[in-house]
Amino acid sequence: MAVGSLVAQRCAGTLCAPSQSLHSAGLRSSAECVAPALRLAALRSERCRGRKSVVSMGLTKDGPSVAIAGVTGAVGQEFLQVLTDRNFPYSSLKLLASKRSAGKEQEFEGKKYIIEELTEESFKGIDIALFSAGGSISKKYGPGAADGGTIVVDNSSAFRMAEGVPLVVPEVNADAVKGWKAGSGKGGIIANPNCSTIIMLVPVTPLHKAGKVKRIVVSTYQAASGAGAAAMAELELQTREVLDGKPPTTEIFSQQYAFNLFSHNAPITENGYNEEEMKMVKETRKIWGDKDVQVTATCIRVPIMRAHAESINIEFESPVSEEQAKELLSKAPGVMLIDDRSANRFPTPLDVSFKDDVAVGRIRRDISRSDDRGLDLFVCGDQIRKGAALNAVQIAELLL
Ligand SMILES: NC(=O)C1=CN([C@@H]2O[C@H](COP(=O)(O)OP(=O)(O)OC[C@H]3O[C@@H](n4cnc5c(N)ncnc54)[C@H](OP(=O)(O)O)[C@@H]3O)[C@@H](O)[C@H]2O)C=CC1
Ligand SMILES: N[C@@H](CC(=O)OP(=O)(O)O)C(=O)O
Repeated sequence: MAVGSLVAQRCAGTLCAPSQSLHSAGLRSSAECVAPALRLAALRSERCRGRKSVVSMGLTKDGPSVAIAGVTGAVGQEFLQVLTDRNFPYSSLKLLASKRSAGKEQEFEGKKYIIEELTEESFKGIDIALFSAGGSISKKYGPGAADGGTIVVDNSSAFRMAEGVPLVVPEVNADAVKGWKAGSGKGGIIANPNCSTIIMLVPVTPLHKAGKVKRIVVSTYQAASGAGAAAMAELELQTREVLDGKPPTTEIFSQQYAFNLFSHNAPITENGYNEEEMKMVKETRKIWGDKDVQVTATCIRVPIMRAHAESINIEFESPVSEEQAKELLSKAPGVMLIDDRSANRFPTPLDVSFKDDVAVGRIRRDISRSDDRGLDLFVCGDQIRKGAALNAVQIAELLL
């Protein structure tokens, strides 16, 4: 069965397994589908997470006018969920996607919206636009929207390294957007960093402030969600196919994904690193404003639905002890400590799926060094949430 038809069937509800088992795999009951009935999906997913199903209402005449470009995608759907979860204020909401989705209905906070085709005219009168329709769409429509007075918070890599474009993780460098105000008539582009970079820097920055990080060696274990809704559907489909003894469908990735892992699918650059790895190197330098910090990364795609994991080795200029690191991380914003050596209990992707915080554990002195200037960590963060939609909405909150 093709991935596209799996997505379609799940959206029609025909393949939805009991929500608890889907949640155990890191799946919402249907929010990952490109489904128009988002509110229903959101309410189901709230039940999955054991939270109360409260419809919050951010609609207020005092809020900014908001547009979401790429609303039908994995990140776009999470934008809606995060806006609701955080009661983000908005005076109007415009939902944009490709021609394929134009005319479809999307329910949000008790109101029905019609998805519109994204065009150059879409951003007239919009204060904040959350973009997640891919880099080429950001390049095509982002600058025009910014010239027209919209502040674009862009999830793609299109403008991250551009001069004058702040690259922001609110827990790390909120100051980079000081003075930016939604609705002021002054537009611009703010870039959301790469998800692996965000998930690394949320826990590593408090340690950097304590001991100044000189070098990071990071290995990632990246989920299907980083490659979009279709990749998540392919992982689900392949898992069923392999268990049924059928050959796996490989439409999104070129090799078997279920029960396997492989080097990240981003293109390999001239130096042998892939683009995902080089993003972690360059973006860390820009976010920290430290061109000298050394980062080497190995990025791997693993058959996990929606949360990335990272093994991180850090070298400091000044000593940072295990105890100091634990104390700092237990209080750090956006961080949850899971570090129980006696129970051998440390962060897992499922601990952070659908959650805001990045989990950190396995905090230990690097025994390959004779001093206190090296630490090892293991971190997990929800790629769609903190790695993309939540971080972008937190940036938007800085503009209110
Ligand atoms: N910060 C980060 O690390 C992350 C960033 N991203 C960025 O977000 C983008 C989207 O990711 P994700 O949601 O996972 O991808 P999906 O494939 O799940 O969704 C893609 C979205 O883009 C829309 N789209 C595609 N083509 C067009 C077009 N021509 N005009 C308007 N809309 C279009 C789709 O609309 P339709 O349904 O109508 O086709 C859909 O809403 C990525 O390409 C990446 O740039 C993603 C993950 C993490
Ligand atoms: N980092 C995502 C891919 C992605 O969307 O990255 P970026 O936003 O840097 O293009 C992944 O897990 O594969």
